[in-house]
Amino acid sequence: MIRVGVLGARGRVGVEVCRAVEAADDLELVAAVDQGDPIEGLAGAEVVVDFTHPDVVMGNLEWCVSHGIHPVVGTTGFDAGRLATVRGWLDANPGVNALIAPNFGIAAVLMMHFAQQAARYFESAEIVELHHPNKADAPSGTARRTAELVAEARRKAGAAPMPDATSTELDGARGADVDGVRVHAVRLAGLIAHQEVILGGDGEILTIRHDTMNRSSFTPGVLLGVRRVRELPGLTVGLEHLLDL
Ligand SMILES: NC(=O)C1=CN([C@@H]2O[C@H](COP(=O)(O)OP(=O)(O)OC[C@H]3O[C@@H](n4cnc5c(N)ncnc54)[C@H](OP(=O)(O)O)[C@@H]3O)[C@@H](O)[C@H]2O)C=CC1
Ligand SMILES: O=C(O)C1=N[C@H](C(=O)O)C[C@H](O)C1
Repeated sequence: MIRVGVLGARGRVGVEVCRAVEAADDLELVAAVDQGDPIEGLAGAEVVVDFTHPDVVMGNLEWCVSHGIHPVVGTTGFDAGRLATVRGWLDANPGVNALIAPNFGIAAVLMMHFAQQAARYFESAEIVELHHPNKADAPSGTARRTAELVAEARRKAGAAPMPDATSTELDGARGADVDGVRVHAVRLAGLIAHQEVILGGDGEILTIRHDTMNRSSFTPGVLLGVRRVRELPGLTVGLEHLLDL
């Protein structure tokens, strides 16, 4: 049995994670911690799953790593600087590993992978992410990561800059520039989490779309991370590394 704690246990995703851990024969839910609960409640856990908020996740991670607990993190808001800080904590605590993934949905990971593969064949690529209006961050962690993967693939292929003759624009009309890739964020009642990667060339458009229909879709990926994190040395970023893509 792996002893598992959940941070953000009463949140939209945390509730689903707690349910999935409790239903698994090889996992034991030893702590369910949310806003206002003492973090020390996690002390008996071997692995802690974090689905909280970008503003608090770094403090949670530091506490887990310094207490010898392996974090599996779904909370977004990680940039290169934050990842470097986490690597520093792990270096100072040998034997503790961490998995951080902007999306634990298997289909979402495939969508990102396919976008990365397709990127070098097209002149243009833009990303539209669409989420529920209670989401804290924009653009989504998934969209940011997809843009980085697309940009990296284009750089490796020596792709020319994307054509864009815009010289007059309202602020925000062309979205956010993430590593040279435009990312547009929609916040709309009725949505959960969705993303389109639109790739354009001469007379052809390829659209790669992913739709999250419920939040239990994240739990198979989370449980995979919980089961594997103890054997993944140091910091792993992205669920794709556990999927043999
Ligand atoms: N990687 C992935 O696959 C996915 C990632 N996410 C990300 O996960 C995060 C959470 O999303 P979601 O579940 O929708 O958000 P919610 O707001 O529904 O849940 C977050 C929960 O964490 C609680 N919380 C806040 N601060 C702390 C703290 N310091 N300690 C413990 N609990 C705390 C919140 O309490 P309160 O409301 O009182 O502040 C809330 O109950 C976001 O960053 C989101 O982008 C979401 C879906 C999938
Ligand atoms: O906040 C959400 O809901 C989601 N957050 C993650 C992100 O920012 O990419 C994953 C998914 O899009 C749902």
